[in-house]
Amino acid sequence: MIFKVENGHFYYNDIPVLKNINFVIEKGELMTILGPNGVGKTTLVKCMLGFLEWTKGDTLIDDCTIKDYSRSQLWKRIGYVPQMKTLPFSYTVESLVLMGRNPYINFFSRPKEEDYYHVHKILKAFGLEHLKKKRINRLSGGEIQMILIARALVSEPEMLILDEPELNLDLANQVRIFDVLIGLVKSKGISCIVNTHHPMNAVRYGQKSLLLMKNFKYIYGNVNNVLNKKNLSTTFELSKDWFDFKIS
Ligand SMILES: Nc1ncnc2c1ncn2[C@@H]1O[C@H](COP(=O)(O)OP(=O)(O)OP(=O)(O)O)[C@@H](O)[C@H]1O
Repeated sequence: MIFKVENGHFYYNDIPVLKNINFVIEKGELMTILGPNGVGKTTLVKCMLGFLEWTKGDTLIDDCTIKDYSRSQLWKRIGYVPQMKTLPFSYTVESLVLMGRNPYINFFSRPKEEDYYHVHKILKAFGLEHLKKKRINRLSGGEIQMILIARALVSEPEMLILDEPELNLDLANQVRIFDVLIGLVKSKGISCIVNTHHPMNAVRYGQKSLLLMKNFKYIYGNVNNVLNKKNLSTTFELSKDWFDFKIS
């Protein structure tokens, strides 16, 4: 899959948030989106997936506008992992992951044996089968994030889009999540877009990065060209020395 945003502009009523966004992700690439609070990262994710309509510009999948895809066609090809804070907490793990099979389940029918097969296969692959009857509100943050990724993968998509997957996770769980993602990128050629607040994770795991800055500016390209001291210190209004941080 080739996923592109071309000339993306977005206004909330009359207030501009994003202007002239352009990027492309190809098969097997991981791109991170970074930027200060309130700059428009979540808005960008919502626009690129069609949850919000671009005021101007478009999202293209294999050169076709996203508007030509039905929701079920789209969710067969793209898995979306929303922020944890928007979760329906009363669900069991099994029923939450099963929701990821919705693109394959007719509105008037019930899940089939094949749908449960895929749910159990992904839970097993993630070592989470023992949790299947547990309610989401009884799980740790790391477990919930893995379940959300499992839900996005159960439709066997070509691309994953994740909105702040490290939210509330300790360092070890952040590493686990990114190791899972990079494993999928390398072994299955899945492409990933990750909205993150952590330059360290972006530099360590991403090939590309899109750094959103104030006043509708952004820098996009190879991670090493984008996430350098100069660009990060300008974007986050920190001194360059701050990025010399090392642990001996
Ligand atoms: N529904 C809305 N209506 C009007 N303005 C909104 C709405 N949602 C967000 N905004 C504004 O749009 C801007 C971008 O918000 P967005 O949530 O995309 O930022 P963000 O970069 O994801 O922030 P954070 O890092 O804090 O999660 C902010 O100024 C925010 O106040």
